[in-house]
Amino acid sequence: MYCIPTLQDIPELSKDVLKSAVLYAQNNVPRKTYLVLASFCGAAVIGYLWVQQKWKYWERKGVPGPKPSFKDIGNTRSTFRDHGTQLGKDFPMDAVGIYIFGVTPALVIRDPVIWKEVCVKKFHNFTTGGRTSANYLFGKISPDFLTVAEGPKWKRLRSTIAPFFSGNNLKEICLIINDLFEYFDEKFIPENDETDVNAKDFASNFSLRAILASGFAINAKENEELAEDLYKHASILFEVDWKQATKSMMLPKWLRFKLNVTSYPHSTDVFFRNIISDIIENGKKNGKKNLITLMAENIIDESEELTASKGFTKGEILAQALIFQFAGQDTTANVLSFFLFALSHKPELQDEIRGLLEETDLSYDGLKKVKFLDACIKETQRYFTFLFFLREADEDCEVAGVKVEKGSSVMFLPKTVHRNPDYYPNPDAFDPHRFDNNESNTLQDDYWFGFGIGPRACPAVRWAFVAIKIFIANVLVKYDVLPGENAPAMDEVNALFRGAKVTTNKPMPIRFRKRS
Ligand code: HEM
Repeated sequence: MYCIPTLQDIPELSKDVLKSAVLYAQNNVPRKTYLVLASFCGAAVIGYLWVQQKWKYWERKGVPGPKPSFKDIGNTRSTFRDHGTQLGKDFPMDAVGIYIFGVTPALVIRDPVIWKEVCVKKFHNFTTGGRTSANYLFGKISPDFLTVAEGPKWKRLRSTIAPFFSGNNLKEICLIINDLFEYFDEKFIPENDETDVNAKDFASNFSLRAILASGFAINAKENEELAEDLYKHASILFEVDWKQATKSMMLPKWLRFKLNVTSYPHSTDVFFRNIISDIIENGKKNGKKNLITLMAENIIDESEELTASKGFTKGEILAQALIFQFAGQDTTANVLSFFLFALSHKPELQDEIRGLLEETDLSYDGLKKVKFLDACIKETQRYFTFLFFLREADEDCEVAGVKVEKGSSVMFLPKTVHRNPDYYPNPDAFDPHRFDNNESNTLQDDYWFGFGIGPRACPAVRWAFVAIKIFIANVLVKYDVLPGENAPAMDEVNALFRGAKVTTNKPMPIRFRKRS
């Protein structure tokens, strides 16, 4: 129990000091300062009471959950720190009430079957991942992003994008990524096999270039200057100034759009607008397939925005080009870096993959046959789970026996399934063979959530598998991957969320040794 000290509790000397301080303040501090101080204290008390009231939400509903605190920003830090592992141990029920990002109530679903129901059967109740202020960091273009769009607009964008990742298109894109590997190898894989490379930085460098090469068909081997410019501007997109972003998130959405407050500089906006216009104009002529030219084949006029069932306006093409980088760069880099790190600890796994690669070439069709690589990607995403899922209720409904009110969130932390012996025997062992005969099942798997599930699942899953397979296959043919100096063991590494990106609690140094 807390108690407020009385004057009697204060020793004589301190009383004298206190009296002198009050006297000094009375004589020297202007009246205005008192008023400001009093208002500040008043606002703090009102804020404190408001937060305490908000934190009664789950208690009022009778839903169990951990106690929130200011230090924990509700229950945010403790939940994300271990991806809900401790939460699951403390509250082993189907649904648990927590507060994320401060005071937002979120119902954490622990049963994968119930989560699947939310994403698929109850999709009409949960059509978005949430309508938070952070969705609009990119300014007035943000509502055009596939990740943010809603209703018929989202359906139109999504159904137009889906065929881009067909086998035929991926075959061409595969050639671009194979070319990119050659360039990347020359520039970024150190000659010296005793040089440590940070797996995440290394993978981020490749994944952004691979998305840009596929998206814009700009081949670094042919046009290095333009490719590097593109890389520079795309990297700027990720250098979100969070102080600036937090300030802009405080402005109402309409004002942000009116002033077009974005998290990246105007020059980057202009660069992308110009390059996309150029590709739309010239892409048709040079016939090279890339995501922009594919979108440009489906161009519609702004007047058709509300009526068309397929196609993009010019503005929407720019939006998708940016969101592909944002949604795809860090995610792909995470899987790639964890995969490389796992390989560095498992030379026998490298040999097994090499053995399979000897029987094929590194083309799209060739790699398609190496299903074990798909299994390795799935196992990497299971073992090093780094994602969580959110859905916002569009109307009042019921989930896991709890009434979920319109506007509130439901959440799923897949690590609680991925590392759970009820679903995966011996879950702490890294064993890609657990996916034998189930290598390519990625969006329907009952207990694997690497790319989400249901209509909002990742549209680029096939691209991601192809890009990762090409990269790993090329690396393993040429190099042995080794752990760097003081590399942590695999089970010492955990994914952590930092702003819009994922990092790890410990760096993952690796090395490359050229094979003879
Ligand atoms: C290994 C790499 C990737 C992983 C692990 C990944 C994972 C995911 C996940 C988990 C979701 C959300 C699913 C949900 O909420 O249920 C998602 C959505 C999305 N991803 Fe990916 N992704 C990857 C690569 C990419 C790439 C390369 C692109 C673009 C070229 C991309 C574009 C998107 C988009 C646009 C959405 C939003 C879809 C919508 O709201 O309709 N992703 N991704």
